[in-house]
Amino acid sequence: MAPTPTHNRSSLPSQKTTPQVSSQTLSQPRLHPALAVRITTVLVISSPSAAEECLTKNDVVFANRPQLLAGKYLGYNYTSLVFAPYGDHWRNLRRVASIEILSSHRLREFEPIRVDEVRLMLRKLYRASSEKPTVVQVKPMLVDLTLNAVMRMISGKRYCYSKDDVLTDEEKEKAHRFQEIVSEIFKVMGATNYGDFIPILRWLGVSKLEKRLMSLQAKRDMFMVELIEELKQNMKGCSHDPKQKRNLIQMLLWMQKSEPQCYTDEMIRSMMLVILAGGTDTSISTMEWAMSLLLNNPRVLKKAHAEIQKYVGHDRHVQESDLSNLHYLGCIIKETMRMYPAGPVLPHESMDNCSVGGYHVPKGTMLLVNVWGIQNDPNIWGDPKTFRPERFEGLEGYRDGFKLMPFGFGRRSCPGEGMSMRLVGLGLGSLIQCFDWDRTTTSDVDMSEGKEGISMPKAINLVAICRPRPTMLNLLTHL
Ligand code: HEM
Repeated sequence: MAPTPTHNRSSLPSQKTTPQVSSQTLSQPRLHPALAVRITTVLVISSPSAAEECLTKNDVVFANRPQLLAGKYLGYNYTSLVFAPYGDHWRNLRRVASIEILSSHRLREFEPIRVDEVRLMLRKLYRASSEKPTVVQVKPMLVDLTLNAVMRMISGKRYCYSKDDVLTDEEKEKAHRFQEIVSEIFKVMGATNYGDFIPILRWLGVSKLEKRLMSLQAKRDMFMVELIEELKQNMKGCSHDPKQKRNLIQMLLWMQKSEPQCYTDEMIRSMMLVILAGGTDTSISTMEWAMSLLLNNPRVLKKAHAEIQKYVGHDRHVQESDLSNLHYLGCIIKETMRMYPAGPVLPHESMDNCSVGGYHVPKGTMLLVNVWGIQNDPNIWGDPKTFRPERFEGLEGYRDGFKLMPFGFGRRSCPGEGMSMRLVGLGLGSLIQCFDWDRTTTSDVDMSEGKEGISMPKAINLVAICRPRPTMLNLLTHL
């Protein structure tokens, strides 16, 4: 998912203000143009119709991204898909990502990896809670699930282990390095850099954040170069059997042989970065918010479990193919993403003069689509602060007239929607099917939002009591 300039949505204009498109353009900037250029051209979009216009208008050309400092260091050296400006290079990356990596065909090929990682998570949980109900830290478990599933898909390797795993020193060192890099990526991608808005600050020298980004970039590049090199070595002497299942790097390396100009090492690193940066934190935080909401709403949790009992039962585990029958579970995920979207503010930039919601938008204006605002607007949603998955029952259209846009829309919309819906659905469905969940205290789980990170994380990580469901013991003991 894309970086957002800030999570502090409360600093954005309120939904109740009219007009719904709120321009922060100063009519007569008296500042030096270099200072004025950014702060005078930010447009916050807070209505579904203006969001639709902003995200879909082709003739006036949207879809560039503000040149955030994080983008410069995290993506521009490869011009990774997330950060690439709209153009031929971006189109090529997006095509490769959509067809070679995130198409339904590829997602089906990688299903066994997701299933395996979900089972490993269930086994770990079962071992911890089989004797007596246990208090578990939910987020680290979801981090391991998601990072391992994604890294196995990318490289065939796992990098998050439990304390029972026996590892070589080299494996330990690599796992440590990987986890450090990933957690730093999540933190800096969400950090606000004032130089993005007030350009003169950029000339005052390298900031603390910039130094942090440079060091991260060096570590990350070294890690990815080593990994690609290792896989290249493993492939030496192997014949290419297209039927054989391969990980993403191997697939791209095979393509490199026939089209070296297109599938360069740099583009392979860019793809890895896209999936790691866009596809992990977003799914993790969505699952953590969903579990927190379920613990605060036992009625919903009970109803979700009853649905799983009806369509899956307790003689087998939930599978991805069950998700199309588990409508209520789907509604829970939608309602979670409505209340806590992983991309609360979508930053875009006009590539030409155009108009949105009746406003003249000059070329180079930063357009912030306030997805959180729209999805929690009491004028658009009845009782928006209440977690009520039923509001989506029988509603086919996902976006429902641009009222719900957790994956964005249009040319820059999220290409990983299919993958995340599978992982989040399978992960949540399995946790609900196999375990009973409770809060650790009588008060509600704290639902405040944290400040650091790209995907609107929880301020306080979820801790919950878990015990295996007696009906599932037969399956759990055989994991
Ligand atoms: C719950 C999970 C996820 C959510 C809520 C989410 C949300 C988003 C949002 C809101 C955007 C920006 C759209 C815009 O600016 O208009 C985005 C972009 C993107 N996402 Fe996701 N995402 C998720 C998972 C994933 C996954 C699993 C992947 C890849 C494996 C992924 C890859 C990307 C990429 C590459 C972009 C940039 C697309 C472009 O600029 O053309 N995302 N995502």
